[in-house]
Amino acid sequence: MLKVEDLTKRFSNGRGIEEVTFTVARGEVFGFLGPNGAGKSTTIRHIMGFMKPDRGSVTINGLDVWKGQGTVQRHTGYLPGEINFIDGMTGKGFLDFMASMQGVKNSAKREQLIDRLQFDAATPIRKMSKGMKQKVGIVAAFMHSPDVIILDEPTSGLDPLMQKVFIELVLEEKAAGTTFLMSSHSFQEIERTCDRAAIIKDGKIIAVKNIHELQSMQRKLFEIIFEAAEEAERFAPSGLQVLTREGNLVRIAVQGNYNEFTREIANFRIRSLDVSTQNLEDIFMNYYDREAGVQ
Ligand SMILES: Nc1ncnc2c1ncn2[C@@H]1O[C@H](COP(=O)(O)OP(=O)(O)OP(=O)(O)O)[C@@H](O)[C@H]1O
Repeated sequence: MLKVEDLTKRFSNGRGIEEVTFTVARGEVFGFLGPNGAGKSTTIRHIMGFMKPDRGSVTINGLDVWKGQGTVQRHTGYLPGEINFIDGMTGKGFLDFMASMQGVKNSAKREQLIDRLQFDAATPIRKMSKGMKQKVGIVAAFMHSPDVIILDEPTSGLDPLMQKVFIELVLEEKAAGTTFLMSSHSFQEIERTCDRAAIIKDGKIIAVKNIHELQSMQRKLFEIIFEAAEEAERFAPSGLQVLTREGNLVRIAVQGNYNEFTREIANFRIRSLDVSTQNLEDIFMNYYDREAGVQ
């Protein structure tokens, strides 16, 4: 559905993107993750056909986005990182304008989205908070039921309740067969919505991973308090990773090898056992660090 191939753009300051390549299948939700300045928005602007690449191409449904400018944009929902609203418009005025560009006559879906996102569309945009403007942008990207929706940091400025509503909207559209590409800093949002995610750093894709694969890479961190410090000292699990040991408190990391873990601790008197799951953010950070040579 969406094919990004060898996309390369170098700005005069030497920054940009290099050999960005990935594909997004029909009905797939694809996440695009990376630190500030990594090249997410630059890639997305190319996907929307707003920028001409130095090298490489983007096709949506087989149509080159640069050559087919206009056509692709009409059939694609887009939420930019920063929306430039026309001065003096209300939310409704902006959405009317967008609907006429999209050729949409029926406003039922728009009304439903406004209702779900809970905002007053009659408010002048210059009086809106960042979150409210973001909601207007989300409605504009979804209201014409496009086949493909491209979102650049969709939940920035939204409160946790509205982030949840947004995730529900994405999952409903996904169930209806919509294809998504979504850049984000929020790992929770990526984890809850995406099938796969690319990690971009310094303009280059450093990994494309299945979300389930990433989830299975998650480690459980166990905090064990032994009855006595001597027992903590004696506890030397063979195949498990001991992170820290202080008095009778030992922290270990377990990745899938639970039988080995329960066998090892069965020989000791345990006062308490606490567990936490490494979040996806930590897993992604491992990637960044490895790339930077920190680990
Ligand atoms: N038009 C431009 N001219 C010159 N440099 C640019 C231009 N657009 C982006 N850059 C530079 O290219 C790099 C990538 O920027 P980009 O906005 O794509 O990053 P990003 O991953 O979207 O970051 P953020 O998470 O902060 O939005 C940055 O160093 C940025 O300063």
